[in-house]
Amino acid sequence: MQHSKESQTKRSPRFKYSSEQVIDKPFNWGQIIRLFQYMKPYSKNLLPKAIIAMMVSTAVRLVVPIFIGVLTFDHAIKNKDTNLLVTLIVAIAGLYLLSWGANTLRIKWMNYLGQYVIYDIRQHLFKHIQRLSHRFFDQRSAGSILVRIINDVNSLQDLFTNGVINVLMDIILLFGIIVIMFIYSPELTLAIMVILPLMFFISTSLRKKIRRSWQVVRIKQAKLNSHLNESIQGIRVTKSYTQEKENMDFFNGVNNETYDSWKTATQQNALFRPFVEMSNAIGTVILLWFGSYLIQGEALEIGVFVTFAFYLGMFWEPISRLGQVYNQLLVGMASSERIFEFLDEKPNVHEKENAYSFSKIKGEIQFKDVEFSYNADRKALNGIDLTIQGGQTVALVGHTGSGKTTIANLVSRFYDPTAGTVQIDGKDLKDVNLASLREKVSVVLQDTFIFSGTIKENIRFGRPGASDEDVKKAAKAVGAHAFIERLSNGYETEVEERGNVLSVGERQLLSFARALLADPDILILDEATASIDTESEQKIQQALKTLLNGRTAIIIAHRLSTIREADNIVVLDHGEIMEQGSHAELMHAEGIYYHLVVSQFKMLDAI
Ligand SMILES: Nc1ncnc2c1ncn2[C@@H]1O[C@H](COP(=O)(O)OP(=O)(O)OP(=O)(O)O)[C@@H](O)[C@H]1O
Repeated sequence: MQHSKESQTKRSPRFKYSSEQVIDKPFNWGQIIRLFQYMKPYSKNLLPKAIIAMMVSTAVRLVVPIFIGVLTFDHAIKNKDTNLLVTLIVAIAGLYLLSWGANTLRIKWMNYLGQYVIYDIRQHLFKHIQRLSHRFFDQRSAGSILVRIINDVNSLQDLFTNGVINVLMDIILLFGIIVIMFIYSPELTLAIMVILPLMFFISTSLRKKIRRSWQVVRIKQAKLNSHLNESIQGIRVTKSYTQEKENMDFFNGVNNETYDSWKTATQQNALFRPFVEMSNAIGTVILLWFGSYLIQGEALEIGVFVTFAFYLGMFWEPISRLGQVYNQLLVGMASSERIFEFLDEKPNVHEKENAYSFSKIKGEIQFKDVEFSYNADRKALNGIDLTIQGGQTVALVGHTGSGKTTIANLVSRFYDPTAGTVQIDGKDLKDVNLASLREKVSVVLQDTFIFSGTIKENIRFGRPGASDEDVKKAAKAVGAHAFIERLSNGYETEVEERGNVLSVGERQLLSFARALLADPDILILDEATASIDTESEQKIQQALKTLLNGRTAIIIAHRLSTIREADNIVVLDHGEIMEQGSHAELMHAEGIYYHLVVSQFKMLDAI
């Protein structure tokens, strides 16, 4: 292992991950109760079964020392009662068997319960995250979301598989041992217990240290995961800027930090076992010394002494485990806090209870005095009044950052306007059922997302029930069929996540086919033709005519040649509409559009 301290100090300022602090908060019962609600579905079956199995095995563990010590020594052996001795030996063997069976079942049922609960939490979290609005994803990296769904949920596993039932078992065991010991010999019990407060104090502080160390380990692992995720996603950019060494140095640093934190935690953990053994040894010394003194004075039977020796062996185990469960609870609290933070996040785009469902629409879009801000300090749109008739093709034009994509985002209701209303067919989108809206509106983005699967499945994403024939028809209509046929397996060719084996233009053609298959009433093409060469673009223009036919379309294009035929061209600047009209009208007006067109022609001439 390369363990260079230097690499840790020479850290690039480029990589910054939200520093998740070691949480040292007071115990939060509310949160624990909320977490335990996830066990509710199993409270009628698995949980009671596991509790009964635990009770049986605990009861057996508690009575066996009495059978061995008091009954065998003080009754059978002392009275030379062979029959009783044989009966006792058989009974003890039976009890051990019963305890083994009950324990096996307890572990099995608790493991099931733990796995089911983790499954449910992960399912709930993913379902919720899918419902959240764009704004949530704007503010967080994919890596940080992954860490919560994977690491934080995993760290609850121990709590649910071991923690819950073990607490009950250990409390019963401890309480039972103390009561039974007290009944048989209060003075010997008190003598053994004399070191208990000190041991408890040392064990608690040691546990606290250990818990903090494991928290640090988890934080370092989360950081490692985030960095890995970012590194792999950005590997092409890293390579093209030859940043591999810097990236490696940072990775080395995070990896070393993870290793160091793990080393510290395991070293501290290793202190705990000897501590438990030492407590046991001190207890045994007291038992031997004070017990033999009591036996000599005939104040204690030898069988009770043997029983005590057994109990002493069992005594420190639950204490040490209880400390462990307390730690698991604290870890669970820290993780659940992060999980609940996501679960409590409300979608910024709300759906009303009796929201209106679109069935057939004309596709008339209206912006009425719309304002929108992504952040409080800056308006992305300001005073937008715009009417797009059903079936019209409208082009949005303007400098980069002028608000074109934002208009498209509001039509799909990925965000709500800060002021004013956006309507489709006269219905305020805030009153409309989101699924019915998004069935009517398709968006084709420049950065097309291709999912892992076949080409056919990727096109079918637009309409999952579509037949193979329909898929082919859509691909042919947008001119994607030819390149698909050239692929090794045609429509069945597997493409990996993000479709890296396809060119940008090919990915766009796929997304066109996807949109055509979805057959939306409103189609938004965001920079959709920007990455296609001129020859393909002509084909696409042709395909677009079919694609746009009979629908309302909003086209966002930097290449002005692609939008000449639009019914209306809307020119935006700094989030405001500066002018609008047909190509001819705007050229005649010699305003912003005219200058944009002229400058593009000049650029082309220069080439
Ligand atoms: N998710 C976001 N969070 C915060 N600000 C954003 C976000 N998306 C866009 N913006 C800002 O809003 C403004 C309008 O952006 P928009 O994407 O609508 O521009 P655009 O005209 O489509 O630009 P381009 O032609 O470069 O795609 C820009 O100033 C941009 O920085």
